[in-house]
Amino acid sequence: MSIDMDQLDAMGESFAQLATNAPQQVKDRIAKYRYYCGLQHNSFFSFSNVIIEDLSNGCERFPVRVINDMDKTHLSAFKYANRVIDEHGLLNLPEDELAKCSCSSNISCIETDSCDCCASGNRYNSKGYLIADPQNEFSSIMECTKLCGCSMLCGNRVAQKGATFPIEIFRTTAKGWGVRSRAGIPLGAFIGEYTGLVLPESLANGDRDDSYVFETKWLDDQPICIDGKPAGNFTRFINHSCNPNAKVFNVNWDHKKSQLYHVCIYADRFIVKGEEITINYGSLWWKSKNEVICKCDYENCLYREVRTEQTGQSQERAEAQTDLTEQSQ
Ligand SMILES: C[S@@+](CC[C@H](N)C(=O)[O-])C[C@H]1O[C@@H](n2cnc3c(N)ncnc32)[C@H](O)[C@@H]1O
Repeated sequence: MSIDMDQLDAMGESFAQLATNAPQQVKDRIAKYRYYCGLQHNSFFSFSNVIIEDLSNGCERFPVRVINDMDKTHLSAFKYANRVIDEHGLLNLPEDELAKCSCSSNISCIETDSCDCCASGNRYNSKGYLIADPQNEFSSIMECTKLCGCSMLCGNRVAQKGATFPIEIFRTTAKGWGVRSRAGIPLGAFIGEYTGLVLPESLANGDRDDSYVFETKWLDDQPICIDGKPAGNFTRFINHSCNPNAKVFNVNWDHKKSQLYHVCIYADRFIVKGEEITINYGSLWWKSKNEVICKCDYENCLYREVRTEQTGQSQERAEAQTDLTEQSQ
C-alpha cells in the first residue's frame, strides 16, 4: 500500500487545528494520551509549538520548555531565579539562631526518632516524599541545616536541593500561562520553591502589581513577601484551582525556627504526566481580586461568579471551605 504523504500531512494539520480549538478538558485528555503514547513535540499530529527550549537557561536540572498552542502571545520578561533574592537584607540572620540537630553524619535523620529537626514539623519518608501531619498548624517543615551533624545525604534535606521533577510552561485557554508536569509526580513529592524578590509587606502592597506576591509566614515578626513578578522560577506560573493537586508548605533550612520564608510546593495527590499543576491561592487572594473570575473548570468552583458583594451563596461556600482548609492544615 502506498502512503500519500500530502494527505497524511493534511490529516495531521486538521487534527492539530481541531485539537487547538477543543475545550481545555479535551485538550488535557489528549495531552495525557499523547504522553502515555510517548509522542514527542513537533512529531506527526503533535500540536505543540515550543517557543522557548529552556526558560531557566540551565539553572534547573531539566529544561523548562515553554509551549504555546493557543495564540501568538509571548512571555513577558522577568529574571529567572531558582533561589529567592534578598536585596533588602531581610534574611541576614545570625548563625547561632539557626536550628540544628545533633544526629551523626552516618545516619539519615528521618530514620531516627531523636532528630530535633524532624520532630518539629511534617516529615519526609525514605523516598523524600512528604508525610503531612494534619496537626501541624503552620504547614511547616524543618529540614536539616548547615549546622546539623548529619551529611548532605540525609533524607531530611529535600527542598533545599531544588526541583527534580520535569515540568513545562504552557499557554492555557483562559488563565494565561500555566505549569504542567512532564512526568508522573507522586503524592508528597517536592515540586518547587516559589522564588522571587524578598520584600517587607509594606513594599509588596501599595501600587505594586501583587498578582505574583506570596506572603510568607513569620511567627514572631512582621510578615515578608516573595514577589515573583520581576524575578522567579517556573512556580510563578502555577495557577489556582478550587480542586488543586498541589499544596504549599513553609520550609526552613537556613533561618531561625520562627521565620518560615521558603514557600515550597508539594504534590497533594498523584499528578499524572501532562496534567496541569495547580494550588489553592486561598480566600484572601480571591477577596482582594474581585475582578478575577476563576476559570478552574471544577464543578464546585468557588469563585466563578462576579464577586461584587462579599455576601451571597458563593461567598458563604468559599468561607466555609476556607475554614475547613485552615482547620485541616
Ligand atoms: C501567579 S500568576 C499565575 C500565572 C499566570 N497565569 C500567568 O500567565 O503569568 C496569577 C494570575 O494567573 C491568573 N490565574 C491563576 N489562576 C486562575 C484561575 N483559576 N482562573 C483565572 N485566572 C487565574 C490570574 O490572572 C492571576 O492574577
